[in-house]
Amino acid sequence: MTHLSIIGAGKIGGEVAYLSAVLGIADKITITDCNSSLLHAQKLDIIHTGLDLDITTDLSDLKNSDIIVFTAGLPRNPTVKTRADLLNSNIPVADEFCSNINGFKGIVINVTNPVDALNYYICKKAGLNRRRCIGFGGLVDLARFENFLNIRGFDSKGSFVMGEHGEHQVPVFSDLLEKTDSEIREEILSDMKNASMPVIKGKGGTVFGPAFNIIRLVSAIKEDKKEILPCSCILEGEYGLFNLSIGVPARIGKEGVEEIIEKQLDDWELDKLKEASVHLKNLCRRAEDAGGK
Ligand SMILES: NC(=O)c1ccc[n+]([C@@H]2O[C@H](COP(=O)([O-])OP(=O)(O)OC[C@H]3O[C@@H](n4cnc5c(N)ncnc54)[C@H](O)[C@@H]3O)[C@@H](O)[C@H]2O)c1
Ligand SMILES: O=C(O)C[C@H](O)C(=O)O
Repeated sequence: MTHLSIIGAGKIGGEVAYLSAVLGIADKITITDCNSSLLHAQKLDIIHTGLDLDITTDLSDLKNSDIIVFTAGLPRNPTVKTRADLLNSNIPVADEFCSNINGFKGIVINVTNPVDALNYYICKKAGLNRRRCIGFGGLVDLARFENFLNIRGFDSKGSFVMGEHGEHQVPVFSDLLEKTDSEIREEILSDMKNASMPVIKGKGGTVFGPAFNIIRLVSAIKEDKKEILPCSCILEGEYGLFNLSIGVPARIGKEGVEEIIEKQLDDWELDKLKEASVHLKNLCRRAEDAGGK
């Protein structure tokens, strides 16, 4: 029996709720949103699939969920340059969420941007175990990385993505079969940073790529797969880093982040990881200051 809750019934939350229903990921689904007419419409639309599902919109059900996917808050539009620019808008949304999950013992997957800083913020504010707080973004970054490698004729086997789900992504090239120089690495990194904007411009937001990969993450937890996936995790000394959430390889199972793998990186990757960690430490401090904690 898996009870999945989805906070935010907008583009990404709605798609995750729909996919969870049709793929049979959860026996019970709770969806919530401050926009009650949207919430009602999303619930009805899922009921109209005809699937035999227990679906609720009751906030008091959140605490009893096994997994909560947090997707509420403002998304980027073409005038918002970076995901980090959403921090101040989405802190109050995260605060409201935390106040609704007092005593929650399950796993939170944070999707709302900026993913890394809000994962850290929600974990601290709600007093959760760091192993039960996962920032989502690395899986869709990895799918984009693989695509940019493939269209250039590289075999993407061995590819991975670390760092920020944002401007400071760290694509890991050193495990690829072929060698890559810094020129091609920078070119691919630049493509990765810009990958979502044509989707946002063309259809108002990214949906299929992230939603499919959120379902992969939820399945890894539900089925205790122990898969190593790129996830934003709160570090306490791994990679020599503290007091931040950042994308790393994480073994994901029914307890959440069951292990953080310390990958061997080359000098280019280590430099990028250092830049990402400086940026994210700063963003996590800004989140704490903005939230008054
Ligand atoms: N990590 C990723 O890979 C990824 C992918 C896509 C979107 N996102 C992020 O997810 C978030 C949502 O994106 P979207 O495209 O679904 O946006 P959206 O505007 O379609 O949906 C957001 C929903 O949140 C609701 N909401 C706002 N404040 C709320 C509150 N206080 N309580 C409850 N509900 C509230 C809104 O009513 C809206 O329905 C954004 O921050 C976006 O940047 C992240
Ligand atoms: O790019 C965005 O703002 C949305 C999301 O983080 C994505 O990568 O698809």
